[in-house]
Amino acid sequence: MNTAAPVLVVDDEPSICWALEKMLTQEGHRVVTASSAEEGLRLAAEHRPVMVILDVRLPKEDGITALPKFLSATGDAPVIIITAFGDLETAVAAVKNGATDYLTKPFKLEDALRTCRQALRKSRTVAAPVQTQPMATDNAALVGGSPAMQQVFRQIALVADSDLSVLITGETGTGKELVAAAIHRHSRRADKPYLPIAPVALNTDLIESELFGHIKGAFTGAVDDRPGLFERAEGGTVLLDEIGDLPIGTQVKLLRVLEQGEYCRVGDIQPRQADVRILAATNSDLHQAVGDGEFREDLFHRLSGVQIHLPPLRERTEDIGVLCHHFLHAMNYPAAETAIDSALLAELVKRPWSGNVRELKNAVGHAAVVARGRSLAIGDFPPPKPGRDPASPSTRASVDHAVREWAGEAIARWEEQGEPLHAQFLTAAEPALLRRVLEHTGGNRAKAAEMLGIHRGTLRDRLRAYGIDD
Ligand SMILES: Nc1ncnc2c1ncn2[C@@H]1O[C@H](COP(=O)(O)OP(=O)(O)OP(=O)(O)O)[C@@H](O)[C@H]1O
Repeated sequence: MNTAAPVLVVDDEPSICWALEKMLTQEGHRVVTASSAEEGLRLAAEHRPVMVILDVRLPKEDGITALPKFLSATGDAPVIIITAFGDLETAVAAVKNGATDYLTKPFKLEDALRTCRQALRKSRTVAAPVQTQPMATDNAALVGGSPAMQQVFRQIALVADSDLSVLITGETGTGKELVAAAIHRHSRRADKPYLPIAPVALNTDLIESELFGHIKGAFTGAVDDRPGLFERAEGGTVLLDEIGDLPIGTQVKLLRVLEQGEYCRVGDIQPRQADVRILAATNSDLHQAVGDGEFREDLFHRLSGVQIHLPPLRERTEDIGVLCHHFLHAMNYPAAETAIDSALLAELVKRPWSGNVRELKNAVGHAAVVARGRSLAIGDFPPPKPGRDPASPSTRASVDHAVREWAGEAIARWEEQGEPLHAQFLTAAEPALLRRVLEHTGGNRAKAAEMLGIHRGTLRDRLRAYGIDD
């Protein structure tokens, strides 16, 4: 009989308790379950579990409020919070109240398993619970219900309170700057300055002076001493936007700030200390830039310890409705909730949105002006911008990112199962290509085979192998 301390699952949905119990039992854990926080706390005191999995929405006391009690009842065992819908504020509240990690329903069991394993491995160094920040103002709020955005919220919550550098990647207009601001807002530096800067907007000579400041006479026009960004942001956070455009010489100096917390004003030899958290954002492929010798590999590794990727809007079209409502609300549009009906939403979802959320926000603003208070119609929106060139650097960057993510997991599986990676990759990627091309040809296989550059028979065999019924 397994007498080890159990894992405690607290959820009022029997199916979730059942699935988690089965999964954890297979991992060799004993599991006890409860359907309310009150019952869970009683079991926690009785069994001293090694880990708690706690639902947010429970019949009486909710999971976030009960979380500190579970921590004290278990002597700070790791707690994983689960919720049906996570917004950024819930994710941050959970982590700030001491949760080790966060899962959003519906979750895949393999993700839950990975999270549980990590939580059990992690040594607990939980800071005392901190008051959560007030709700963000509408303009700064980051919204989205897609699994991809839920993952972004979770990542923000997990890194916010540390001093780690974070590399935020994604195409233009996907919300990178908003993510940086949210990390700052939810960090312990929140009452100190947050200064975003885009080196690309500056003359190359001015960049170092802008970042590190200068002393009088350092160069023509330096008529007096001037503090730079790192000094002005003392104690706070800086966002280096478009980090890929930083000149290589400046990259060395930035690395020094990251590694030793030290820099010199231009023209000065006296090192100064910087107490600043550095966030960086890019919409270009930094890997490629490293390969091309345009970006220092050491700086890339130093910056990308934590990476948050924002997928393009066309890959998370579930967010379009929520975003439209959010933008209409923010401009106090009459009946914002019902101003976009499902037929209009279906039209909007089809658009390429190459300018991502920024383009959507502008389009909604435009439509709201044209519609002047009535429900919106497709004719109120500006015409769609053309889609993207599949060979463009930003498309390549997002494909590259997705493939690297996939490859990381496949390599881990290979270590266990030894299944050849190339065959696995084709099986993972090819069905989407075939489906998309067939969609385009309206199911015409001859045309699809011609476009794909493969024989019709080969196409037929592949479709059969993947169980694709066009
Ligand atoms: N998830 C979101 N929720 C609400 N607003 C969003 C979201 N994502 C982006 N926006 C809005 O879209 C606009 C563009 O966002 P942001 O400037 O953060 O994008 P970016 O990725 O930094 O773009 P760029 O690479 O061009 O600098 C902003 O007005 C921002 O408020």
